[in-house]
This record gives sequence, structure tokens and C-alpha cells, in this order.
Amino acid sequence: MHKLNFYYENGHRALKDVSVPIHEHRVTAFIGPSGCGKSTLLRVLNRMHDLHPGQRVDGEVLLDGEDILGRHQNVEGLRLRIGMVFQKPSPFPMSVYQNVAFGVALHRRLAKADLEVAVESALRRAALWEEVKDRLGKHGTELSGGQQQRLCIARAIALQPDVLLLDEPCSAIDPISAAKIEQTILDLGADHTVAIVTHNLQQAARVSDYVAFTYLGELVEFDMAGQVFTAPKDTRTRNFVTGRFG
Ligand SMILES: Nc1ncnc2c1ncn2[C@@H]1O[C@H](COP(=O)(O)OP(=O)(O)OP(=O)(O)O)[C@@H](O)[C@H]1O
Repeated sequence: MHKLNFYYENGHRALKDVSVPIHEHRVTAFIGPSGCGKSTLLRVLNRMHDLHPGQRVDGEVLLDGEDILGRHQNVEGLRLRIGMVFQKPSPFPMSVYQNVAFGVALHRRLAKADLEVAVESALRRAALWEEVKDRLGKHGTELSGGQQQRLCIARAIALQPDVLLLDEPCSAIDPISAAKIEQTILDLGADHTVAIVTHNLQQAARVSDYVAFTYLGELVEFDMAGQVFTAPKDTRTRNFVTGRFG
């Protein structure tokens, strides 16, 4: 993304000339103190601001050379290519199976058996299959919080997106589920481009290849994760990763 600016309805400029590469088939973590614009940035990548006519964005976000912010961009099609998982698990009010199958059936003409294969594959990749394979007809909202979040990840990856955006996927989740989700993110990074927002610096260090540190809407530092955590160049990054502020 290049020189990205974002303004909320009240004129607040939440992103200021943010330029950052998001590398293909790598995990990029966005870290920074509360309110520095991390979620805003992910939402722009999914064109969520289209739902709020008073919000304004300028700059460029290129996906395979095409500006996804372009006025003529097919936003529905874009959201198939760029999947998003939100902080709060949000399963559809339907069965576990339907939660994953629904979007797939909508966008791909698959025979029943192939649809079942696609659902199983997504649930396996989200490290949920073993826990739900005997109760696929159960309501998605009856799963535990950690299971619901993995269901949302399965739902997103079933659509075979090129890019997956994860906004604090483990924030409301017990450590065992969080560890499973982290492993899922590591596995997904092998063949998906992943951008994750997390408050958990240890988690960012464990799952990401690259780290972007943002502060007050600006990109302060972008580098390989090891570099940012062990030898940050900017004093603000150093203070943040060593727990001196944030
Ligand atoms: N709907 C809104 N209207 C006006 N300002 C907003 C709105 N939503 C967020 N903001 C402001 O934009 C800035 C960035 O918010 P954002 O949610 O992107 O930060 P964040 O880094 O994700 O924070 P956190 O880590 O707490 O989730 C903050 O100053 C916030 O107060």
C-alpha cells in the first residue's frame, strides 16, 4: 500500500501517508498502541469503509498490480480474494457445516460430495475438524469462543482467498485455542498472504515473517519480525517492544 490516508466521518485522520509492503505468502503483523490505526488499516484492505459513506480514503493499495481502492473495483469479488476474520467471533446463525458451506455454495458450483470435501478441508486447515466432525449439524453459535473463531477462519479460507486479514483473532480466546489458531496462521502463511493485527507481541513474534509498527496513524517501522523485536531502528519501536509504552 502506498501513501494511504484515512479519515473518519468526524474528520479524524486515522491513517497518515502509510506505505507498507505486504509480501505474498508471508505473514505480516501490525502492532502498535491502542488507537494507532491498526484495525482501520485492515478494514480499508477489505473496503469496509464502503459501508460508511462519510468515511474517506486516499492512496493506493495494489493487489497483483491493480488498485483495490479504485472506483470501478468489484467490491464483492474483491472480498472473495481478500477474506477477513474479525476480533469478535461472528458465526452465522446456522449449523457448523452450513457456516462453511454457505459461501462456497454461493460462489462455486459444486456437487454435494465436492462441497463436503471443501468443508472438511477448510475445517481441517482451521484445526477444528477433529472437534466438530461428529456434530456438523450443531449450531455454530453453540461452539466455544475459540471454536467459533476457528469456524470463522474456516469460513474465510473455504472461499480460497489470496489474502487473509485477521483482526486480533485470539483476543477473546483461551490459551489452548489461541495456540491452535497460531498454528493455523503459521500453516496458512505457507500459501496465503496473511495480515494480522495483534496486541500480543509474543504472538506477533511467533507467527509473523514481517512486522509493521504503527503509532498515531503513521507507519514508524517495517522490517523482518526478528529485526523489529531484537534490533528496532526507531526509538519508539524499541520503547514499544520492550514494554515501555503502549
Ligand atoms: N468510527 C470512528 N469515528 C471516529 N474515529 C474513530 C472511529 N473508529 C476509530 N476511530 C479512531 O481512529 C483511530 C484508530 O482506531 P483503530 O480502531 O484503527 O485503532 P487500533 O490501533 O486498531 O486500536 P486498538 O488496538 O485499540 O484496537 C483512533 O484514534 C480511534 O479513536
